[in-house]
Amino acid sequence: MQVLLKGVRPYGEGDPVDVLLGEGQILEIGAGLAATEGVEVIDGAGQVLLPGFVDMHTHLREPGREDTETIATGSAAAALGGYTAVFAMANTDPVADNAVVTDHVWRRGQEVGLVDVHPVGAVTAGLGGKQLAEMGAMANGVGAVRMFSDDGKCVDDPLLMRRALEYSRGLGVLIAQHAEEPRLTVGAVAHEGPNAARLGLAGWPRVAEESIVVRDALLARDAGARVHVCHASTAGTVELLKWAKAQGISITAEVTPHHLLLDDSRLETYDAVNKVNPPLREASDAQALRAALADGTVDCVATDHAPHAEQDKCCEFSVARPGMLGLETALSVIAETMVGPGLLDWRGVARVMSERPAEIVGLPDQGRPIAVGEPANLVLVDADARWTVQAKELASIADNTPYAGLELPAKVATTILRGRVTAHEGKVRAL
Ligand SMILES: NC(=O)N[C@@H](CC(=O)O)C(=O)O
Ligand SMILES: [Zn+2]
Ligand SMILES: [Zn+2]
Repeated sequence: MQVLLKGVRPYGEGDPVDVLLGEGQILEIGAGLAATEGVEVIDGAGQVLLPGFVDMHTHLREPGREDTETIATGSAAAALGGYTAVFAMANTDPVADNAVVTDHVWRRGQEVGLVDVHPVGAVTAGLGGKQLAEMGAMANGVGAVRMFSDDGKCVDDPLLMRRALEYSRGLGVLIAQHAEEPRLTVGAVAHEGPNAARLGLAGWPRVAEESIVVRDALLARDAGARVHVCHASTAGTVELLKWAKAQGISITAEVTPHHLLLDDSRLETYDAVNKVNPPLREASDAQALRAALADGTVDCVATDHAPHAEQDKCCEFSVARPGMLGLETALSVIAETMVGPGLLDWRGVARVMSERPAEIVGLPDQGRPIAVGEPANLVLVDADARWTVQAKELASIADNTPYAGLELPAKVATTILRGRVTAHEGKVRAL
């Protein structure tokens, strides 16, 4: 079936145009295109047309914790958030450290059909940090794993990380590191600083992240490999990325919406909805991360969407699980932190939420230009909308959004995967 988008503005630039989609592609772009019979017309008057978003970092809790999120519910959240591809992290139960699990994740995602769910493979067996997982078998499976990460845990053994990087180079895949030196974060639950000290919370110092970022940059240099930094959270990490990139080291990094918007002043209430790894830092870190995302030092936005059950969140701060929802609010938080203040225009949003992540991870059909003949993986954004986040209205099973009750700008109106509408006006369209 063909779809005709009426009156949309690609990248928020120029005069409105009509865009005709069919056979999974962009067929025509022009003014006053007429709808023939059987064509679904979507009124996009005043809306911004962007390439569909790509999330390099999401946690769908299947297999293992389907009480908090499944591939189906997480896919719905992704489609409603404007995503056409997501990378599902390996810290499931069982761990995605073999092709049986990674192939299942890919197949299940395709069955649901709302977003391409690419499996991330574990770097080490069982996330144990002791021996490498069967990266080759996962890369060559149906799931075609192209990114490996022990996310949730750091590959802290430098020899193992070195081997993983060397191996990744041969396979042409990406290693993404959760940068946390575990010896520096024993018992840590909050950013180490005046707020945590006053509240009596054990501190997670910036150096725990930064020491691994610089170590991995040097290991990647020596291995001639690429390394990707998950959820960069400190101003110091930004400085190290600048330094490493200036040396020609193949390092890339992502930042989460929550590290751009929130800071550790939120911990005051002891509400564990604000507990996350790495922890919310200081306002000065958030400012440095915004500037780094604007100038390209930090390459892209990734949600680190991390659903958790109520009983794992509504408890003592020190024992609550870290992580927060992100898929359905990411675009709005980027509009609030980056577009509103003039740090990024909509073309810049396309770069950090779609083009760069697709490039980094090597997805040939995502993050493409909006042009005739290109794949129709697209999102329409109502840039002038304002909405108030309600946890219960989100598609995720879990409710752990830190933005509940917060009014945010910009809303995803329509998401399109290979020419098929997957989400429209707040509702998903199942296959
Ligand atoms: N970000 C988090 O606080 N939690 C993630 C793991 C991770 O991303 O490190 C999770 O799986 O819940
Ligand atoms: Zn992590
Ligand atoms: Zn994560």
